[in-house]
Amino acid sequence: MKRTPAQKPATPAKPTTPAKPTAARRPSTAAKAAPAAPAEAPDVAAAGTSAPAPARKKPAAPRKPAQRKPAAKPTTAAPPTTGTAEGIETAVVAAPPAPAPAEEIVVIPAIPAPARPSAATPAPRTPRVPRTPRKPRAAVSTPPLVVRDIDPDNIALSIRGLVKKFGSTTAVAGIDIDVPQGSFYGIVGPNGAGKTTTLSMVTGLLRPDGGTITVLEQDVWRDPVAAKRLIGVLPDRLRLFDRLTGRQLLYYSGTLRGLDAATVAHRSDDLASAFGLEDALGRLVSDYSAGMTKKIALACSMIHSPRLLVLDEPFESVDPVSAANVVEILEKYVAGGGTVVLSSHSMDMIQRVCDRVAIIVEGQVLAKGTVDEVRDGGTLEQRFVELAGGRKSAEGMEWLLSSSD
Ligand SMILES: Nc1ncnc2c1ncn2[C@@H]1O[C@H](COP(=O)(O)OP(=O)(O)OP(=O)(O)O)[C@@H](O)[C@H]1O
Repeated sequence: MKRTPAQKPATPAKPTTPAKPTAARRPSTAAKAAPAAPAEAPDVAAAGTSAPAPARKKPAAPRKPAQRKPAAKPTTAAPPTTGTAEGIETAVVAAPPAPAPAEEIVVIPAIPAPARPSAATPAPRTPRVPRTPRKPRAAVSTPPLVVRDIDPDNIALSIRGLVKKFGSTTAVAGIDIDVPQGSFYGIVGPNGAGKTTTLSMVTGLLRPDGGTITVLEQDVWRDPVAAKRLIGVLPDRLRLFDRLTGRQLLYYSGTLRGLDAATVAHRSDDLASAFGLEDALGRLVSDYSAGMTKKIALACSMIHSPRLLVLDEPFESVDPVSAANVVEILEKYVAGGGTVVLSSHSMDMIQRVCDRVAIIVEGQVLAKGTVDEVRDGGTLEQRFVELAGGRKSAEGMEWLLSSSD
């Protein structure tokens, strides 16, 4: 390439002679003039602002992308990613730390051009960017709706094309969800998204306008009796026979499910102990607190050892210690082959507890998959807020700050 006078280095530098950096040094020629010494590469990367090694004093000039040489060194290419959050983590963890071959130095600093030091000011060198291999861009792009294949022979709950309208309101607008057996599946969505309507149809409490629901190969609406035997339900806005004591309510739930009295008594004791309700079993449920009511209802939903538990807001009103107990019980249940589908507004809880999640907005599933796939490297809450349309502004509420006296 023809070199113009302006491109020549101000000071002819010998490549092998150490020299202090100067403000007048023209970075654009450095890369070509001086092959860097491999042994010094780690020092620069680690020290950041310390005196640079002689052969690499000149920062690589801002280059056009076409001038980079990423393909020239196949052994330094970033590892392939899967396009999932796990893939990203793998790429970061597996990325080789320094030392990197010195030739990479001319490739890596693809950062905006540093401000030119003025001739009057002795310019401190701009700290180098740590020489971490760049992540492939594709790995951080917005993911598509995640639908990872699930083994069709291992599905506890299959929802297909589910639709429900209330007058002119479409509460559920064509939902497809597959819940694998032995999974902890979270359903999240903003208020009015259609979660309760969906779960009510799944458990045979509300007839769908369209679509099918299959629980372990039993069609919920063609053969509701067979399907309901397999399901335990904690409904929203639950109405219990609260003039019964806790023990009576458990007895009623167990015998309604066909259990004999001895089995019900035995399981009632176990459940009361697990939920911390031993002392409350003799009291009327109407006298229970909201959290205790939730727990006795949860116990009732489990007494017949269902294969699928469908829980609408199981942690609502439940204190943190009791919630941890409930989680432990559910985790044991899942470890034993049971399947849990729950709705919750606690993103933190869902992220910690569930292995899969679906985000429903306006009656449609906007994302589903493993929790890691859906959250895509951020938190589930961030993903939820993003898909739910972001947060609402409090603008226009200034009147709230002024007294109306
Ligand atoms: N029985 C009903 N009659 C009329 N509209 C209903 C009925 N039940 C639900 N809806 C409407 O259907 C939509 C979905 O309600 P749903 O209760 O399923 O939402 P959700 O996701 O469970 O909300 P939340 O998180 O507030 O509990 C809402 O617009 C609601 O007003």
